[in-house]
Amino acid sequence: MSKDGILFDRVTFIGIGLIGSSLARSVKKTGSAAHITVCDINQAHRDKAVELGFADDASGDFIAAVKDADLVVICTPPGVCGDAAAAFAPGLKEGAIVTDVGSVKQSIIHDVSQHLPDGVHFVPAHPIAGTEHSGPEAGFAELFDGRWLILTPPAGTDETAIAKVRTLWERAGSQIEIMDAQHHDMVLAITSHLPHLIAYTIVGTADDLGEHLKQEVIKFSASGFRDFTRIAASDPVMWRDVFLNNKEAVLEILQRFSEDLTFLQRAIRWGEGDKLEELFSRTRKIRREIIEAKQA
Ligand SMILES: NC(=O)c1ccc[n+]([C@@H]2O[C@H](COP(=O)([O-])OP(=O)(O)OC[C@H]3O[C@@H](n4cnc5c(N)ncnc54)[C@H](O)[C@@H]3O)[C@@H](O)[C@H]2O)c1
Ligand SMILES: O=C(O)C(=O)C[C@]1(C(=O)O)C=C[C@H](O)C=C1
Repeated sequence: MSKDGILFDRVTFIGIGLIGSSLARSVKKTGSAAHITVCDINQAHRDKAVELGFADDASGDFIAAVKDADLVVICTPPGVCGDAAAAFAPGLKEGAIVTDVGSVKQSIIHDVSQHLPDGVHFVPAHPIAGTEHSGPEAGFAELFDGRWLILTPPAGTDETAIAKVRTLWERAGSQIEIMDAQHHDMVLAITSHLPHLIAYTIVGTADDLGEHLKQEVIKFSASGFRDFTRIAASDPVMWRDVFLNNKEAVLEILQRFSEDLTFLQRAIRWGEGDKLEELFSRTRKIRREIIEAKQA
């Protein structure tokens, strides 16, 4: 498939926040679409997308927004992808490709697929890149450069549709991996969802401390805590939806985590320094491996 030039005549983004606007900027920059339309329930976001120049037009009408679209990219919070699909599905043309960027895959596949008419191809996707910021002004075209993009197409998904979505992301600089949706949800539960839950917990614990101590937590914030506050500043709606929609995998990983935490608690209580040192050496090695894989 061609690595430059127009890949889709018309692309429509449903939801134009951090991820939607980053991909729209990349699509504009690489010339992958002749025309970009955005649809968002927030009028200020629609206006901003046109003002910033990565959208050619904007609409609050879901059906009108996808009319003649060759590709529709759902970039809403995970919990409303199905509602959005229900709203735009009647406007889709035969042969259109629908994709998404949601952080959970099984629930979105379930919620979206049921609304799509025959003859429309759904290629679920998830970029492993983001920030703690939200909205169309927070996006940037380079966000996906050198990052992984996971595709989770159900068995039988049209191969040409998969290849076109793959090319779109390759042009954004992503490396592509194809994975089963259930496996995706388990892997992301450990690499992304649990870290966010831990960050929310730590910062919440600090916040629950008395007012006096809280001031000191902010004043003397050490870099470890500071790093957690960045993650804990992530979008509350998106992350509420992630935990509610990847419940099983998150609860399973959380159980394993609590057991490991209890192990550390015991090691500290009984002065078992060898156990602490052995674990901390293993985890330091993982950090080095992530740096070597250029994912730090
Ligand atoms: N933030 C990240 O780090 C990150 C990384 C990878 C994937 N994702 C996924 O990307 C998706 C979008 O996240 P984001 O960070 O861009 O969020 P965001 O809050 O920046 O943007 C979401 C946009 O969707 C709009 N919206 C909300 N409900 C809508 C609806 N029913 N119909 C149309 N528009 C609606 C909002 O107005 C907003 O403009 C989520 O599914 C998330 O799981 C996020
Ligand atoms: O860098 C960040 O701020 C992120 O949290 C990005 C991050 C993650 O790495 O966990 C968050 C959610 C995703 O779906 C993908 C990426």
